[in-house]
Parts: sequence; C-alpha cells; structure tokens
Amino acid sequence: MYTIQTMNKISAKGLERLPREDYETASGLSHPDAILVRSYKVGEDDIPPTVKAIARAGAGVNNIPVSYCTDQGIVVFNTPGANANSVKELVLTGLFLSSRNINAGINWVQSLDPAEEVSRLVEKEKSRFSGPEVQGKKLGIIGLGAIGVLVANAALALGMEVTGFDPFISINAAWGLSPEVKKANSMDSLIANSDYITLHIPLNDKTRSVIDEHQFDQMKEGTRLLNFARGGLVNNDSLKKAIESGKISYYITDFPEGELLGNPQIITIPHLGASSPEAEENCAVMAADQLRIFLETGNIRNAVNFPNCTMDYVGGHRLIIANKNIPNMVGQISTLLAENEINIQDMMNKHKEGIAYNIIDTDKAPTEKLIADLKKIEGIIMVRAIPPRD
Ligand SMILES: NC(=O)c1ccc[n+]([C@@H]2O[C@H](COP(=O)([O-])OP(=O)(O)OC[C@H]3O[C@@H](n4cnc5c(N)ncnc54)[C@H](O)[C@@H]3O)[C@@H](O)[C@H]2O)c1
Ligand SMILES: O=C(O)CC[C@@H](O)C(=O)O
Repeated sequence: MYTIQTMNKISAKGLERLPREDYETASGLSHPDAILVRSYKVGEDDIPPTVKAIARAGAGVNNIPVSYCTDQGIVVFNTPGANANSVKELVLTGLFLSSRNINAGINWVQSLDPAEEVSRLVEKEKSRFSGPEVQGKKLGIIGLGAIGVLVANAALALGMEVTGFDPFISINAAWGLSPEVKKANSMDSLIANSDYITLHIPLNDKTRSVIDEHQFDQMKEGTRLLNFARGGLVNNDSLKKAIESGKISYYITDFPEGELLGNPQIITIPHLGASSPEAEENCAVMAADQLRIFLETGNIRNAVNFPNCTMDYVGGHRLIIANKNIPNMVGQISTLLAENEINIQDMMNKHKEGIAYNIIDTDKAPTEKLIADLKKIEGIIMVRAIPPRD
C-alpha cells in the first residue's frame, strides 16, 4: 500500500488514477510515500523522510524546495503543458482587458444608481472607456514554452504582430511555433518594440525581478504588461513608478499582492490561469500517473530535478539508485552487487546536471544489508528496491 499526501484539493479524476486497493490518498498523512500538490508552498519541514517523490499538478515548481529535494534523493515532477491552454485563454482575456478598458467600464456601470436613467448615462459616458483594438499591434512574448507558443499562435490569429524571446527554446516548442513569429535577439529589443508584453517564464533566482527599472525604461509609452507567470518576475516598486510616468498604461497580473490593490491601472486576477476543470483534470491525471509509475517501477517521466529514465518493467527485482554524477559510481555499484552474487540482467543509467540515475534489474532480490551498504558508498543519494509484482 502506498500513501500519498495531498496538499491542495486535487481533481478527483487524478486521484482515481491511484487505485484504492493500492493507494491511500489524504491530506493529513504523517509518513507518506509521496506528495501531490498544486500551489501550496511546500517547506522542508513539510517533507517527512518517507517521501520519495513530489508531484506538482502544474508547471511552476517555485513553491517546492527543489534543491533540498534533490539532495535528499526526492524526485520532483511537474506536468508540462497540461494547463497551457487554460492559461492561454486567460492571457487572451488579459489582452482585451488591458486594451478596451473593460474592467474600468464594468466597475463604472456597477457603481451607477439603479434609480438613475442608466441607459442614457451609458451612452453619454461610454467614450471615457474607449480603447484600441489589438489587431495590427505588436505583442512581445518573453518565454516560448508550452504557454508562450499557444499565446503566440493565437495572437497571430487575432492579427497581431508577434515577436518572441527565448534563448532556451526547446525543439518541441519550436516545432509548434508559427513561422510568422519573429525572433528577438535580446529581451531589451523585444521590450523596446512592443505595445503589449506578456511573460511566460519560470520564477527562479535568474528571473526574479527580470522586469525592473531598466526594462521599464526601454518600454514604449503606454505599454500594456501582462503577467500570468509569477508575481516575483516584476519589481513592484519599479512597476508603480512606470505607471506614474506613463510607461505602463495597464498591468494585468494573475498574482495579486496587497501593494498592487486599489490602482485602477493594475488589474488583479486571483491566480485563475489554471483554474478550469479541463486543466485541473489534465494536471492531476498527469501528476498522479507520473507518481504511480515512479513508485511502482522506478521509471521517471517529467521530473524537474532528475533525468527522464524509463526501462521496460516486467515485474521482477529492480533497484533504483541515484548518485552524484561523478566517475566510478556504476563500477562501485556493480562490484557490490557481484560481491553479493547478484547478477545484473538489465540496466539503464542517465544523468541530468549533477545527478545520475540508475535502474538496475537483477536476478535476485537485494537484501536489506546490500541496500544499506549501497547507501554507504560516497556519492550515493538514494537507493530503493521496487517491490516485485505478484
Ligand atoms: N497563472 C497560472 O495559473 C499559471 C499556470 C501555468 C504556468 N504558470 C507559470 O508560467 C510559467 C511558464 O509555463 P509554461 O508551461 O509555458 O512552462 P515551460 O517550461 O513550457 O516554458 C517556459 C519557457 O521559458 C523559457 N525561459 C526560461 N528562462 C527564460 C528567460 N530568462 N528568458 C526567456 N525565456 C526563458 C524556457 O526556455 C521555456 O521555453 C511557469 O513556470 C509558471 O510559473 C502560471
Ligand atoms: O494550480 C494552480 O491553480 C496554478 C498552477 C500554475 O501556477 C502553474 O504553475 O501551473
């Protein structure tokens, strides 16, 4: 029986992927094998030593202490692309909200006294809320991953001129991107030439406050900035100055903070990018499947801190071992197995940055002592025997 601790409400469709006869899923487990989470900020103290994997039902993993997990041999998964369409639709909504003064207009109508002649007032005052069409305008997209590509292609269909900046674009993303999307050679040039800018990059130490005073200075007067990626990408003090100076006409964010409230030029959405039943289901299903496959077979798909590594599993004896990516680790592991008269039947070794991951199928079950001895090898981070299938 595996136990999975949920740290947010997870779509039932996802939980159904973990059969009840083999899995207990609940929010208050003290020794879980794995954690399933959405946006809850997971602290190191939330992760008991029994945890082997954490699955983030979503894209961003900045709510998970990933390097701590790596050091503990805990595999962290996310669900690439599973909520991208949902975010794309909200970004398009954001484009129109930022352009046509819709939010201000709606708020004004709602503020009218119903006893007044509302239709007359509307016709008299509506010119205050006029705003430009997006067709023919320039959209700059920072980050051409799962979401950025969908936004780019949809914006082209709306008649926008689209430029993207992503020095690390994946081959997969490049395949999905329309050839009509122009490539910016630097973030500065994209920023300087856009009427609308939308952010679709992860928040990490390299991207924190990536939109700061310098970037605002490069922008055209009246730029509309959309942030459906993470609040920390934009420096709020610089943003407020840019609004005051007229550089920014509207900032649309899915990440409200106290200091952003009450400004009519900042439209705050309560982190709804992935809040569609379809996205919630897609993410939960993908996250649950990845956890189940890892727990039951050791195969890894879509981990952010471990290499992808899959080897057909027929149900026999399997060891999974993670180690620092340094010389002679495989040699020491196989020597120890041989000394214990265990024959390797099949093996796979993959690495990602400083981590190597091994799947080793053997002819006999490893003993507790062998597992303990493997863990003692300098550089070994994690060893687990996969329980053989009946
Ligand atoms: N609002 C929401 O509910 C919601 C939902 C999903 C994702 N997100 C956020 O959006 C981000 C993007 O999601 P995604 O699914 O497209 O992820 P993704 O991993 O598919 O794409 C991210 C892209 O950003 C690029 N990138 C990284 N650093 C960059 C930099 N400095 N400059 C330019 N490009 C850079 C990468 O090369 C990659 O192509 C996530 O990390 C998450 O923070 C928000
Ligand atoms: O789970 C959510 O509601 C948001 C997820 C989103 O921020 C993500 O990074 O995928």
